[in-house]
Amino acid sequence: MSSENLPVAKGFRLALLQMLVSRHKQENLAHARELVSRAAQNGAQLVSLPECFNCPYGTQYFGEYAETVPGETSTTIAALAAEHRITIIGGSIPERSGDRLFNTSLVFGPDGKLCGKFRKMHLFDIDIPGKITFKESETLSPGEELTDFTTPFCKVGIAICYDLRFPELTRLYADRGCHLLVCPGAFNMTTGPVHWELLQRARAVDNQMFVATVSPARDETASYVAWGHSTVSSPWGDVVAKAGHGEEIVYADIDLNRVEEVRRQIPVRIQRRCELYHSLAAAKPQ
Ligand SMILES: NC(=O)CC(=O)C(=O)O
Repeated sequence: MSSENLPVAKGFRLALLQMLVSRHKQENLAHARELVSRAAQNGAQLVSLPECFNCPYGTQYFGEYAETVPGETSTTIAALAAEHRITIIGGSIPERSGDRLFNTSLVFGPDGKLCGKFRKMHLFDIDIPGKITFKESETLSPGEELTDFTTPFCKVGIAICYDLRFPELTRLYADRGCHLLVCPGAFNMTTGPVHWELLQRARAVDNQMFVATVSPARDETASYVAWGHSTVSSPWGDVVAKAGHGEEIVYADIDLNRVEEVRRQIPVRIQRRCELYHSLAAAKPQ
């Protein structure tokens, strides 16, 4: 992009919709419509839904709820974006493509057109005996592509939940010029208390960028109980907005000057010694 086409606005209002997700897709879509409208009325210009907002989170549900793109859910979100003239990150949905399923985030711009499609790159396969065993790879395939998109405010990168544990991914987005990472995610009652905020603040401070995470609201009756606590962390690594665990919209007025300010003050991005790291990694241990 040439410099005259670079986004110029230095701030915008972000809204994270920590929505309570039910087993009824139609109910979820109607609820998403309500929350998006409320956020837009309150001045949000970029809005994100949570991971799996049209279906309960669980490998037993993905096949039943999966849709092609375009499909019912993507059409609904596209229409909402156009109606309110905002950008919507459609959390994620189970996507069917041929005989494969993906956990996919779709992004629609203020013209209602698809401007990004990210498929969860790192599948959530973990086993913590007596606590939680989960294997997304039983039903899902991993994505292979980065997805960033340009808004009038800044470039935004997308990751989904478990992807946040892989610092390489966020670094790639930062290197591509993203000043904000949005990560729809549903951590759980075992990993959430310790890892959720820690990971996003780490990604924010490592890359000196804003990081926003968007969880479904906690539902104690669900088979997978989400941690909640959707959060916005600043390039300094502090939390600038955070939800509790119930249904809530989190608003944050993002000041993009903060990215340049922190990067100027602590210039780690230009002090990296990448060539040295590569040669050290390639060297045989003594
Ligand atoms: N649900 C996820 O993808 C990730 C998660 O809960 C965790 O990493 O912990």
